[in-house]
Amino acid sequence: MDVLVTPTPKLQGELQALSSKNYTTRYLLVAALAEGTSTIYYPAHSEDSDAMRRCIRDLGAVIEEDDEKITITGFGRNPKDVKELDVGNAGAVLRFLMAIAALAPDVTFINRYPESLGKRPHDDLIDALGQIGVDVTHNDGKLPITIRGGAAKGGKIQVSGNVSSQFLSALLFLTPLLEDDSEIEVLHDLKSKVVVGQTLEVLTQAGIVIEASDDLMHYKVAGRQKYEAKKYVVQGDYPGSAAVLAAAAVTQSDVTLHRLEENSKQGERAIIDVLRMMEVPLTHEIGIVRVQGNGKLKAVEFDGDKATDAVLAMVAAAVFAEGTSRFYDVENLRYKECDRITDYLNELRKAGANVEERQSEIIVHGRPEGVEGGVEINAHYDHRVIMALTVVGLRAKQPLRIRDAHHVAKSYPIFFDHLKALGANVEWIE
Ligand SMILES: O=C(O)C1=C[C@@H](OP(=O)(O)O)[C@@H](O)[C@H](O)C1
Ligand SMILES: C=C(OP(=O)(O)O)C(=O)O
Repeated sequence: MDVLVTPTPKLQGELQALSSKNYTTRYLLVAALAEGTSTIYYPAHSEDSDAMRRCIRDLGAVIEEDDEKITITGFGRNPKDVKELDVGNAGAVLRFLMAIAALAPDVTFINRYPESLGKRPHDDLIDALGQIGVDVTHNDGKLPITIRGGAAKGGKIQVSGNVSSQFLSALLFLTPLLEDDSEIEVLHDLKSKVVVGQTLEVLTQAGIVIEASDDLMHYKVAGRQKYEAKKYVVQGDYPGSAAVLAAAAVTQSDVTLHRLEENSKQGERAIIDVLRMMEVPLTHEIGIVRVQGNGKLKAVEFDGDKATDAVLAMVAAAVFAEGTSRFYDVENLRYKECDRITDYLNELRKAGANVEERQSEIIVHGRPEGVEGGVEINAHYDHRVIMALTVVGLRAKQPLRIRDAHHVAKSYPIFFDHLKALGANVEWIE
């Protein structure tokens, strides 16, 4: 299904931010790894979080859910002997469960999105699992992937953090359950380092003890630990909200978003600082963000690795800023649902933006006068490309037709409902 985004000068209203995808996937996982019954309040509902629900159920977790909460009775360190798992297009879910599959005899992760997740590399995790005796069969580092665990015992592990932090997070979820103690050393750089803070926070909440160095490059993990069954509350989602806030920033607006904690460990919280640096009028108090956009934005320079999943929304805002913006240290955007540098900038150019790419940088020459629009956008299976191009479409001169915009459901199924509620001219079309 496509979405037609028609220029919209004004946005107004109040919304509850959706629930965090990254916390939901983590809480679902640690609840599954516990032996008792955990409760998660306000879990996210999206394709990625549903993928984690489906897979932990397949692995033996017992799940009950109502409108407010989900209760999960976990399988501890003894997942069911399942032959196949389908993670949809969810990278984090795949990587976390590739590690957990080391507790099972023989699991194959199927390839349902050959053009998206099917192209993403997992070599660094495959290599790390090999170091603790896990046998992995793969298609040149990509899906389909078969994990034969059983023999995994723990020990010294080196893992590269160059491509994704998810490989390290995956090992941090697995190693406490192994027979032997483990020591994990991160090689090279650690990309998206902030997200590892969310992993450690959730592990601590689940009663797991991990000794982490201050730079997050070394870990000592005792084996034979037990995940405790707990009660968790999912906070609001900054990456998805970043797109709504960017939409408010590029229009004449008065938009309020609730449930966005000031002291959240989500790096994408930086959307607030970046919009402030761009001189967008906003306030952020007691979890409530209010943007009163006047359509005027100033260019910005920002280390995008600190807020990986909000960079596309920030770039969309910069398209209309006065001056040249630069988002640096963003190379790992190339290994996401699509190449979020080359593919994304191609779509922005089609819409009329003036953008340049470097291997690890996005440069935006702002056009405060607006962009032309009037074209069809290829979504590249990427929810964040869809949301960012929607922001651009609101301030284009002609409508943008975003092809296959239903992929927004990977993280934010009600994104267009939310924008509509604020007065945006967005319509689903066949
Ligand atoms: O651990 C996680 O839940 C995530 C880590 C990040 O990925 P990378 O570490 O690959 O950048 C982020 O982009 C992704 O959306 C979710
Ligand atoms: C990249 C993302 O997710 P994942 O890596 O889990 O597919 C995302 O949500 O933007």
